[in-house]
Amino acid sequence: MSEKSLDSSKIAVLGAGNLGYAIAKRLKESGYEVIVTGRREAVLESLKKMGCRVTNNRDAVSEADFVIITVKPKDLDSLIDEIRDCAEGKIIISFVAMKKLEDIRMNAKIVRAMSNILCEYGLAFTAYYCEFDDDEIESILSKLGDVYKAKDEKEVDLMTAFSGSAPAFVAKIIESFIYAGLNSGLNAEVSKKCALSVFKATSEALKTQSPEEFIIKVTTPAGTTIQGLRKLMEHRVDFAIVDALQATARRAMGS
Ligand SMILES: NC(=O)C1=CN([C@@H]2O[C@H](COP(=O)(O)OP(=O)(O)OC[C@H]3O[C@@H](n4cnc5c(N)ncnc54)[C@H](O)[C@@H]3O)[C@@H](O)[C@H]2O)C=CC1
Ligand SMILES: O=C(O)[C@@H]1CCC=N1
Repeated sequence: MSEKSLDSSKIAVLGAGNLGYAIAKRLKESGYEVIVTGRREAVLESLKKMGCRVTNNRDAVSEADFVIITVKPKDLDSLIDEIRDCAEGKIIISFVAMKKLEDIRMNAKIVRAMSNILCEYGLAFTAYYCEFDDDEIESILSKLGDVYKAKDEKEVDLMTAFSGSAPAFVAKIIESFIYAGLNSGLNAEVSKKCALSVFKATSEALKTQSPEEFIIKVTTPAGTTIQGLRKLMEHRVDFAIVDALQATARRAMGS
């Protein structure tokens, strides 16, 4: 699975948990030399088996060309205090939600980024913002999937909802499809397989047409689909989704 990269940059991932594991695994598979730190033994052991080097935060930062931070927001300040004097001049990419550039005060080049857990498969949508130029940042982030250079920091905060949290919302909707299948007498395995197929293929189809055009093609006048669409409208599913993303974005912006 390992694809050879010409890149010789060393990347440190500080705080290998859910997101850090996914990023470290993907970057390792993409050919980078990856150094990881963390507190979850099973995660560290698994990354070690893939060829990542496990060490402490200060060694990782001293050795690396790029430092990725994936600790929880509550753990960021103490991590910054710990690495401050070895981070001088390094490029630090923070994926920590709700923490602004001004919260990451170090004598280093700081990048704000937001991605999602799908980076494990190279299928994430990653937004980043920084106030300096460095082509390699985009090159590293592109290994995680699609990349978007944000116009300002606010866009990165918004992406916490639209990229970071969104896979959980999609999984919640797919879970409801599975319950609906069970409720109608389909078994869970068949319901899940069908739901995954429909979500994947619909995403593909919508690359070249608008959702509206697509819905009209599927919906026969006085047929079956319109009955389901009426129920979705009755339950105001569109409002529920807008509300969910807005509430998430508000929290990401600090309220
Ligand atoms: N989980 C997700 O899908 C996403 C998470 N994020 C952001 O990524 C960050 C991490 O989230 P998760 O991976 O879910 O959290 P997590 O809790 O699974 O991972 C963080 C890891 O950092 C470790 N840690 C804490 N302090 C440390 C320190 N000083 N040195 C080394 N390791 C330390 C913890 O033990 C933990 O294992 C958060 O700031 C979150 O906002 C962003 C987008 C998506
Ligand atoms: O729930 C959270 O706060 C983090 C940020 C985006 C996804 N997980």
